[in-house]
Amino acid sequence: MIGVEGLSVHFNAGCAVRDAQFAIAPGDRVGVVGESGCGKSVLALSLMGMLPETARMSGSLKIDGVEMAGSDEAAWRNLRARRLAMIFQEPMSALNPLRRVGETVMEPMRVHLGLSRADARRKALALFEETGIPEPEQRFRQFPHELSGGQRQRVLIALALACDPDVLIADEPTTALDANVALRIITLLVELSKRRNMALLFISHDLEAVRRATTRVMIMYGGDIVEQAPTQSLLVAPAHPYARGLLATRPRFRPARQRDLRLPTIPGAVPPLKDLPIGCRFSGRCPVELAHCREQAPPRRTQGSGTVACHHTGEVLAGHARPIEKAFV
Ligand SMILES: Nc1ncnc2c1ncn2[C@@H]1O[C@H](COP(=O)(O)OP(=O)(O)OP(=O)(O)O)[C@@H](O)[C@H]1O
Repeated sequence: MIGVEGLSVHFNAGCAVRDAQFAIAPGDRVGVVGESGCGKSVLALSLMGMLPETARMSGSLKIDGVEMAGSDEAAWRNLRARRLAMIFQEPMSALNPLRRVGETVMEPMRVHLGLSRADARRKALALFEETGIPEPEQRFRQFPHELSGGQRQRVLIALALACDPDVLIADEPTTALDANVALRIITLLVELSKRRNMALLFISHDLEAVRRATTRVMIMYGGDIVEQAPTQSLLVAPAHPYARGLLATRPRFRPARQRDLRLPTIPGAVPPLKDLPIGCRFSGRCPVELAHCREQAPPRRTQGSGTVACHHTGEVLAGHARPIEKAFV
């Protein structure tokens, strides 16, 4: 349904997404993970045709076989209305504070599907039910500030589903919510994806959320997709040194006697766009860096049932785990 090949996004300061390649089929649940500034949102916005005017996109982005790279706003608007939808991390700022939430959810149905007011109302109420909003009739008439954070996020999900999209892009949808509410929102997104055979692109820096929400994951660093793999296998045996760093440094519960107050980290920080190396973007922070890593972009190789972009061979990535992990903890 979505096919991306050699997709890059440039700003004046540098390249925010480089040579992305992946495909998304109906019903797929794909995670995008990486540190702040690694290009997750820019990638999502390029799939929605919503990049800022200062961005230059190159490569191929096909939706249902139609090339969308270089398409005009009218073509994108048509696609966005019916096929693609996106939810963001802060539901309060995504909802109009002066409109009753029911009216907000009805609007795209009136504009894009041409439904009568009565039909739009019926459909919006059904979506409130489907997204688990309690007492839908009553909530329908309320303003965003009268709802809890979790209810607001459910309203945003109902809004995203208004025109029955085939792809839902969720950009950090649970960041602003407490852990229990976040868990319920993730469960809802998974149920909706399964029930509607709707693809879900789930963007997060929370590996636990990605584990629950997705079946496949793409790890991004400095604008590159450094590893793609089935979620379960990547969480058990990541290959790319950056993916290993992410997993080795995630906070987890440890027995009291092993507890150390220091949180493990990946030394250094993601450089700003203008300072990213022309070769492997992780060079400078990578514990197994080779002499040519900084200058040459890494080849993308098949690894198990995924791909890894690294100068090392599969043997090193699979067989010498400890020296890599030790560098991070
Ligand atoms: N409009 C813009 N103009 C110039 N640079 C931009 C613009 N938007 C994003 N960038 C840059 O592109 C890179 C990727 O940003 P992006 O927002 O995609 O990161 P992210 O992984 O989504 O981070 P976060 O998790 O913090 O949302 C960053 O270096 C960012 O500064």
